Amino acid sequence: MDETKTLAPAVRSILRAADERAEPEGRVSVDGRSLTAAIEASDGTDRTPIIAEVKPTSPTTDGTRTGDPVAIAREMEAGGATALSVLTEPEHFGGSTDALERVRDAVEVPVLRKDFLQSEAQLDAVAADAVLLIARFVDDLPALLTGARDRGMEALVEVHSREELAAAIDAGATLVGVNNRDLATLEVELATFERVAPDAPEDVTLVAESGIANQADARRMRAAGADALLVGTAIMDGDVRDRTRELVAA
Ligand SMILES: O=P(O)(O)OC[C@@H](O)[C@@H](O)c1c[nH]c2ccccc12
Repeated sequence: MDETKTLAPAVRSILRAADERAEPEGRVSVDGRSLTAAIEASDGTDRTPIIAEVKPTSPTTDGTRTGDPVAIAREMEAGGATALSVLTEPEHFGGSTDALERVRDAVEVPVLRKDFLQSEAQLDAVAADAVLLIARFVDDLPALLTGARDRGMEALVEVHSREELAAAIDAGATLVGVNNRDLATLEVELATFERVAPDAPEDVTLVAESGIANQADARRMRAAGADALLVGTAIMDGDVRDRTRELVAA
């Protein structure tokens, strides 16, 4: 991974911090709730599967949303979220493994761990139902996929291009997120999902990530083939329960 030079400074700082984080001791073993099954459960219904993200702040957000992550998560679940995503990156997103643990205890839906994992050992920081693996930031995707599965966790493999999608499929990913945000420039473009999605094999569960602001965006991503939508800011910015409900109804 020597593309660090081309990345936005904020992203370089995130990766440096991820690299320096203490490695957890021990090994997690999770009796995981399946994110894929939760998404599939909406097939044939009129609900849009929403993975609602508890994201206190980010390098592209103004300010920090305070408030108990558990209270926020409960509102998301009450609004009909299919699953939750919880940031565990502490320095740039205001997340914590403790928040994830408490959220997972408080809700029944699957919980995805959102972080910049780089090594297999980092999978052991907290028990989650699924973990995000960012294709362009990991050296050995197949090893991390196996590592996640061996611990009882699903992996959502995040890609941003058709090349990364092909590599993710080759590595055995069955749950893939297309991030509309380019992590090199931090710019968001919904056309990214539209460009990448047609290459995904039929049996892959596809998630559209980032930049989904309203029902029109949600419908646009669904029309392009998204099985589920991952939404942070648009939900965190308003009445959490109402915003979630609106997107579920899109
Ligand atoms: O707040 P948004 O634009 O709805 O985006 C949510 C999510 O996709 C975004 O937070 C995200 C996508 N990939 C990531 C990787 C790490 C941290 C965060 C992310």
